[in-house]
Parts: sequence; structure tokens; C-alpha cells
Amino acid sequence: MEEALIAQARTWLAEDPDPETRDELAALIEAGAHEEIAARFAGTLQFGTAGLRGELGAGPMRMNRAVVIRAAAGLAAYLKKQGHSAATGGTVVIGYDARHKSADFARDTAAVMVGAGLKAALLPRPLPTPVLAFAIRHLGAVAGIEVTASHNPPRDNGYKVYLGDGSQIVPPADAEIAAEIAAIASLNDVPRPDAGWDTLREEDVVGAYLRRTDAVLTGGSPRDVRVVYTPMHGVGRSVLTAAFDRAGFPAPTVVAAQAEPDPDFPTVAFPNPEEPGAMDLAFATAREAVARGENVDIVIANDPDADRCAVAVPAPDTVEGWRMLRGDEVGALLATHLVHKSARGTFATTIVSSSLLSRIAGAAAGAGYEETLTGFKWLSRVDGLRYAYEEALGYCVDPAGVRDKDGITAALLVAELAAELKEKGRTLTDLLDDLAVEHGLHATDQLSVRVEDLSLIAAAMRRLREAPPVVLAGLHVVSAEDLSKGTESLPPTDGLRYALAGDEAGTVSGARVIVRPSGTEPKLKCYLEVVVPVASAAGLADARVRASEVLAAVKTDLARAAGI
Ligand SMILES: O=P([O-])(O)O[C@H]1O[C@H](COP(=O)(O)O)[C@@H](O)[C@H](O)[C@H]1O
Ligand SMILES: [Mg+2]
Repeated sequence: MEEALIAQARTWLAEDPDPETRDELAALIEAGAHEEIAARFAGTLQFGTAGLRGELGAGPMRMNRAVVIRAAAGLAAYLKKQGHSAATGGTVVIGYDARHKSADFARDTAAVMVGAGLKAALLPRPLPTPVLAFAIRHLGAVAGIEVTASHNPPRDNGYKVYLGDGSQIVPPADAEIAAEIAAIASLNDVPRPDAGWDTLREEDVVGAYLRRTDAVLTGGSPRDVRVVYTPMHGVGRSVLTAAFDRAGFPAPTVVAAQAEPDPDFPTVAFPNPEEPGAMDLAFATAREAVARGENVDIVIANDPDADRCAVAVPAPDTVEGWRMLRGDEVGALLATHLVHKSARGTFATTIVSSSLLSRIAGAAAGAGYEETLTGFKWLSRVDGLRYAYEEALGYCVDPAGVRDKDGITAALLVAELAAELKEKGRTLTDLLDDLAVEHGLHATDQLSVRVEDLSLIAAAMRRLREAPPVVLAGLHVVSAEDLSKGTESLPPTDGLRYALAGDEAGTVSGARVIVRPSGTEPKLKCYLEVVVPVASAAGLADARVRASEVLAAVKTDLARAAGI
């Protein structure tokens, strides 16, 4: 058994083109680190919520040049079977972020595509994922790849794969590509020429992307809004500030220590605006600006590949002075803004996001509503899509330009909305209050548990399947669905959904819980929503207190039921 494992590791090592991972694996073999080697050879990285994602390191369960070359070769084989080739103009466009090895992985991908008889075009420098997603359709490419692990820890990298429709791959294409990857017997069979791909000009991609952002805003709408901005050590800054400038907004104040791309993300524990503490420096920058006598209306953050957008609003009664809006809150605000602008078409969100969007769309004549599984790979495919958002801080406000979430255009639209409200002496918070009075308070929260040992997640899911909760926070579970069987409108996914009835006193009209393993990180995620009726603005404060109580109690009871 051990001998077979070592033989497998040696075969891998002999073909690995990267001296760093070769040395790493050689040292593990030398040290007899069998457990560690076994973990790296336990299978191969699989396409998850957003492509391949994993820790950097040697072996098929890690992100490295050998894994990337295989993935690229598998995608190339798939594209060739679809009839694409250089002769038919089949171009694969390749972007990358500023993480460790991202540029190497991008270059390897270009070489493999050219070696396979396709055309390849590299983006000119580390750029946001939405710029790559835009470039695919803008250039008429047959596929696109962004080398990124988004907001994951510094030791991770990843590979987002798009086809010519500009959307990330879903079944069955992902399984078909995976089968092509699995069919590659040896890396030695994958030709990788040293040249032959194009490097796109800044003007042709970033320039074109920026011109497209004009479609997001209404000409002549207010622009007076003061923003503190952080790209969180990622690649968002240059494009976001250029977009703000082009639109006529005042230049955002950029968080200096996080302004430049840095693959080590030195000032944050996790470069994810959703994680506690990630916004601390941005809030400190905002407080300093205010202390200097400047105005700051909102704080905006992009995640490191700039496809997410986080927004914070002044909260004078808190220690930080700022409150992060939840993705569901920003999602509802942007939907309301678009409805006011008379945008029509389908408004879509995911099953783990707030149901408030269905209320907003339902109240707008001519607006449709749809729900999909988690991930923009699903949302971007909705027919007649006008707007999509997900609770994980992702927004697609211009599906004709970018069929994916886009943290740059979302920031533009948030800024326009804040400026319009400001002109009327109002704020984003005021608009959220209006929505709660009109539709009921839709309060959401997430219980997310990071694990070292992935089997803990499977165990929690098993426990819930064996003994589904019947009451949570005193509210009766009126339906418990196992989503792994699929539903009438949803393909199968590993998830559980509970609908809860309201309480007898009528202080809660209903609640909903979904539990699923993350497809991008070793986490179990539980998404909670509680709806509390609000009779008038005067009742809002009490409604918020009630919602927080119920959310907290659901969390406690659910954690107990799941044994996490
Ligand atoms: O990493 P990003 O910013 O691309 O975001 C990715 O991961 C998020 C979380 O997915 P999960 O809950 O499976 O971890 C998804 O919601 C999103 O659509 C996907 O693109
Ligand atoms: Mg991202």
C-alpha cells in the first residue's frame, strides 16, 4: 500500500515541471511523510462552486503547475471536440490575479492552448475576474479562464473556467471537461510551446471594459458621494478608481496599506470582507478622514479578485463607527434602485439568499423573479436576466456586459444610489428602513464553521439527515427538504432546507434555514432568514431586536442539531 503510494508520488514528481513543488514532494518522500503524501494523492481537485480551488503544493489534490497543465489540456480537448480550433478562430482568453503562481499558471494555460491547436490571449496584467468575464464575450472567445482563489487564504489558488457564453461551467460541461482531464495519461503528452499566444493590449480589454461601464449609470444622475475604498491587497484598485473617475464621482480615498496587490495579504487574517476584522483598516481610514474634517458617506471593499463588493454605512452608536451591510441588504438596495430606474426583466437570486428580492420584484410591474442554486455559474444563466445577486456579496448589475458577479460595476451602482439619496437628504440606511416597513423585516444571518478535517462536515450533514430538527428557536419546522434529490426547479445539490412557521403571537411570520458544505473552502455554511412583520416605522427598532433574538436562537439550536 505504502509502496504503491510512493511509486505514484515518484511518477508525479518525475513529470512535475515546477522545481519548487518537485523539491517539496522529494522532501516529503525522503522524510517518509506518508500521511501527508496520502492526503495529496487522495484524488484530484474537482470543479466546485467556482472552478478548481485548493492549497498550493505538490500533488493532484493541490494547486500547482502540473494540475493546471492537466486542467488546461482537458479543457482544450473538450473545446476541440466541440469543433473549435485556431482555424475556426477558437480563442481562449486567460486572466489572472496577483496570487502566488497565478501568472505562471496563466502562462502555462496559454502554452497548452496553443500546443493543442487553439488560439490563446493573455490579459496584459493581473486584473479583476469581471474584466476577464467581460473579455470572453467582447472578444468572441470560445472559453475563458481566470487564475484566482478570490478571497481564500494566501496559501490557496484556483482556476475559474468559463465557456464562450461568458458564464462559468455547470453540469454536464464540468463533468465532460473532468473526464478529458482524467484521460490525460502523462504530462509528457501535453505539448507546451514557448510562444505563440497573444498578449492583449490594455486598451482593448480594460479600455473596452471601462467604456461598457457607462451602461450601468444614468447620465446626469447625482455624483456627490464620498467613498473610502479598499481592494484588500487584490487587483481591484486601478480599474475601480478609473471607473469612478470616468463616471464623474470624486476619487475614493484608498486604504493605503491595502492598495497594492500583495499575495501575502499582510494586514488581514483572511482577505474576505465577510470575515470579522477584514474591514478594520478601512473603518480606521474612514474615521481618520472624518477626524480631518472630511465627509465619508460609505465604505466600499472589493474582494481580492474584485468580483465581490462589500458596503459599510455610518453607525455612530458603534465602536467602529461603521456597520457592514449584509449582502442581502446591498442586494435589496440595488434591486430597488434598478426598479426605480425602470429596469425590467428577470431579477434573480440564490436559494441561500434573502426572499426579500422576490417581494421587491413581485411589487414591480414587468419584473420577473427566479431562484437558482448557490453560485454565479447558475445565476448568470437565468433567461432574460436583468439583475442577479447572492448573499456572498456578489452582484451582477449589467448582465449584457458581464455574465458573472462584478464588484466594480456593483460599486458604481451603489455610489450612484448613495449620491441620489444624499441629494434628497437621505441614506442607504433610510432606504433599508423603508423596505422593512413595506415588505416586513427580512433579517438574515449565517452560521459558518471552518474545519481542518473535512469529515466533520459530512458528519454534520449526516446527523441532520438522520435526525432533522422539528423545532428551532421555538418555531416549528413545517418542511424539511433534502436537496440532494433535486427539486422540480433545482438540480441536485448537497444541501438541506427547512421552512419554519411563524409564532402564535405573530411576532415572527416565518423563517428559513439552509445548510450546505461550501464549494470553495473547508466550511459548513448555514444560511438563516427570519421575517418579522413591521406595522410602521415606529415598530422597526422592536422588530430588529426580535429578529436578532430569533436568529441567535436558531443558530444555537441548529448547531446543537448538527453537532457542530
Ligand atoms: O470566491 P468567489 O468570490 O468567486 O465566490 C465564489 O464562491 C462563493 C461561495 O461559494 P461557496 O459557498 O460554495 O464557498 C459563491 O457564492 C460564488 O458564486 C462563487 O463565485
Ligand atoms: Mg471573488
